[in-house]
Amino acid sequence: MRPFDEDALSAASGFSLAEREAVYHAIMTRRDVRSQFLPDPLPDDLVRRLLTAAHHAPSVGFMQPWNFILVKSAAVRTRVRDAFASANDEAALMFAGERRQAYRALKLEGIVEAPLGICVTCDPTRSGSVVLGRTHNPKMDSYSTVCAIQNLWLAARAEGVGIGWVSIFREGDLKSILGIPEHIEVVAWLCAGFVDRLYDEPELSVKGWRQRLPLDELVFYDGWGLNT
Ligand SMILES: Cc1cc2c(cc1C)N(C[C@H](O)[C@H](O)[C@H](O)COP(=O)(O)O)c1[nH]c(=O)[nH]c(=O)c1N2
Repeated sequence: MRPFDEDALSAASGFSLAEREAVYHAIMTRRDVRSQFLPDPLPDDLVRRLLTAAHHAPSVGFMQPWNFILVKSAAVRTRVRDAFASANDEAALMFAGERRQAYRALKLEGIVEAPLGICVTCDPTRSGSVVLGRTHNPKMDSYSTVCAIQNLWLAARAEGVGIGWVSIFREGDLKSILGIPEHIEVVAWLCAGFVDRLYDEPELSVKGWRQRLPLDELVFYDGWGLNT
């Protein structure tokens, strides 16, 4: 039987109540950051801690398919921002009417404002062509890379560092700007920098774009939709 009283739970998990609360605090207050970045550079040892958190993520077959390209150069970040702007113009046209105007009003990146860009990539060849756990679903290496990003994002939250994930790019543009080989997948451009405030709720929710769904509508028991 699993223990349920507080002391037994702490003993079993190795986490004190305060430590458990800290984990949930980081999860619940993590935000995607676009416009609140401070210009101060991130210390190298702090960046190293964030990358170490990322590097301890789970990965299919322990493949560790990720690479991290650290971009401090303002000139390179300006080129990346221009690639975003071009893709974003295309993206805006995919929404109709008032939705397009609402889309245009959103700020969806902080590429130049954030002092550090982190391009996270996935190398599908990292551990040979046959990978334990990836044999029937080749996307598993990308999923693993996303786990690394989430680790980094949560560690950053605890360090007072804001992260903004930008995905509005043509992949070829990023590859060409950063010299990324053809067989490598670009998974994310992360804007990273200190922040002194964060939204309490997702910015897209605050700005009326889309609201959080009720969890109970998303959970099924013993099969798709059987509890409705
Ligand atoms: C894969 C992926 C890709 C993107 C994002 C996230 C993820 C997971 N998000 C951030 C996204 O909008 C945000 O996570 C949600 O709106 C929820 O807000 P919080 O992250 O809780 O603040 C995001 N935000 C943005 O402004 N521009 C973007 O291009 C993207 N791209």
